[in-house]
Amino acid sequence: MKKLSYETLKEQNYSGYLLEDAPERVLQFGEGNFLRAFVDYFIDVMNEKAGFNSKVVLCQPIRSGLSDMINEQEGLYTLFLRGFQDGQEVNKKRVISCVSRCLNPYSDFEAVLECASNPDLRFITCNTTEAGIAYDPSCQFTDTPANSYPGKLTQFLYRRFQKFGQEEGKGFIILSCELIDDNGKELEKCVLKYAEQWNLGEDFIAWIKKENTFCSTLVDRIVTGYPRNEADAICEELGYKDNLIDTGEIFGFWVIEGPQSIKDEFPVDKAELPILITDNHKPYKQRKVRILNGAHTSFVLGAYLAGQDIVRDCMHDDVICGFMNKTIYDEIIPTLNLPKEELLDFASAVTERFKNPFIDHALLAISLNSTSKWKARVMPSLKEYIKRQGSLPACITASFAFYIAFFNGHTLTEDGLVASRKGNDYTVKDDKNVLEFYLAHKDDSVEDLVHAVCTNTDFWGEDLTALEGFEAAVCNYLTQIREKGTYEVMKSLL
Ligand SMILES: NC(=O)c1ccc[n+]([C@@H]2O[C@H](COP(=O)([O-])OP(=O)(O)OC[C@H]3O[C@@H](n4cnc5c(N)ncnc54)[C@H](O)[C@@H]3O)[C@@H](O)[C@H]2O)c1
Ligand SMILES: O=P(O)(O)OC[C@@H](O)[C@@H](O)[C@H](O)[C@H](O)CO
Repeated sequence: MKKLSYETLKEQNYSGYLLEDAPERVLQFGEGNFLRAFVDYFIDVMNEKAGFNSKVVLCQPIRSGLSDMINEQEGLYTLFLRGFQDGQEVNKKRVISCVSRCLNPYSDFEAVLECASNPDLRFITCNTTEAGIAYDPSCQFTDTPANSYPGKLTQFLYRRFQKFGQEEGKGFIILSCELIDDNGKELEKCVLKYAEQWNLGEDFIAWIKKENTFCSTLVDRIVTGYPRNEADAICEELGYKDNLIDTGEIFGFWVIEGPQSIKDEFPVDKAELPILITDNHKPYKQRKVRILNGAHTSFVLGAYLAGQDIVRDCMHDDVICGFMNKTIYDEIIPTLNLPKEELLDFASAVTERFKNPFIDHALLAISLNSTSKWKARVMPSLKEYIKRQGSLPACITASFAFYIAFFNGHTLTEDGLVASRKGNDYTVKDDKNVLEFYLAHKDDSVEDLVHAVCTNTDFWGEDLTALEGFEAAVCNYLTQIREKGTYEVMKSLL
């Protein structure tokens, strides 16, 4: 079978939208599934509907990645967005043609730096996971490339400054998509730190601040990536081999914090895209992280221990879905300040999104790094609920016991901490220090384990035993989990 290329599509008389040649106006750090199903999809639609006429040059942020595969397919890949829209099942296929090529800075960093000499380049987009926006002082200006993403970006911006530093309007609009708080501002802070550390000069620092706009953004779309189980059948139907098929839900929402003038250059309205440009992205972020991600993190670990494997099946189980809804409607929403109607609409859409018949969202995938996720996504609801109601939120408190039960593994391997569900092994994945902690406490009594977890200020940034009644309530739930399982605990809370 022929592989996907412009030539293959021509031979097939492909009649969908394609943009073979256009100036590279976007540099993107990150070539993963999420960016390709979200940012690059939006750019592709802007090209088609709003004359954006831009290609995206990708830069692989770490040593291993997809650059060869992407270049072999001339940047083309097939995206499937699937789910329900207005009560109808929808399966939208689109060949994305906005990507020109993918550069690997570890084999040819100069090729990346050369992009800085392209006068058309105007946007930088990125998603380098929660780990990517980090300041690593060991990075040097002379490294080819600096290992950290902000280090690479600083090297790139310096080349731009050298080339166009005297001209106005030649800096970048930088759209950061990482799921950390204030992603754009954090990225800017790291870049400025490198500029200082590397003595790149006051003029460069002034240019960074004046000519570049670092936007913090909130992203929302469930992206499930390459459909391993269906890929052969899909390629058969497409009539070409596509190693980069990407899949996700239809829902998508991008909130960009920045000046309205961005729209003059980034025609999101003209292309009728679900992209909001606003002076404050935080309420949207809070709504999404607390409700959607918070729901995931609070029910997924208990549901996994109850025998479930994917999100959709949980939505068809009255007990688990009931537990999740109770958590959202009774314990999370009352802690948020946005208009109630908006919160309820968002929450009800979340349940529908989780039921998406096309999305097999694995509970184990969501369980990755649950310690920091529980802290960022669930703990703020716990604390705000206590502050507002003067009592403990039962489901959220139980979810902490689910988290402990899930992490109560017995053997550390290269892959993670091995634990058992109903006699079968699964692997807990989290930072090494977290896994080592749980290994050291593997044989603790309920009381000792809960006490050790609650008082681990490295995990939570504070001592959770200071929350009145919390430790005792978690002990009670963990005891019940050990006696009758997470499912019965969820049931008892409905
Ligand atoms: N998949 C989703 O539904 C979804 C939705 C919203 C946000 N996200 C977030 O997007 C991120 C990427 O998800 P994905 O599905 O594209 O995964 P992926 O594995 O397909 O891609 C990961 C990308 O991150 C880069 N990367 C990995 N570790 C890095 C590091 N230490 N420093 C710099 N770059 C690094 C990789 O090079 C690659 O480009 C995740 O952090 C996820 O939380 C995912
Ligand atoms: O992607 P993670 O691992 O940060 O979190 C798991 C899910 O909560 C997450 O992927 C959501 O589905 C996504 O954030 C929806 O936009």
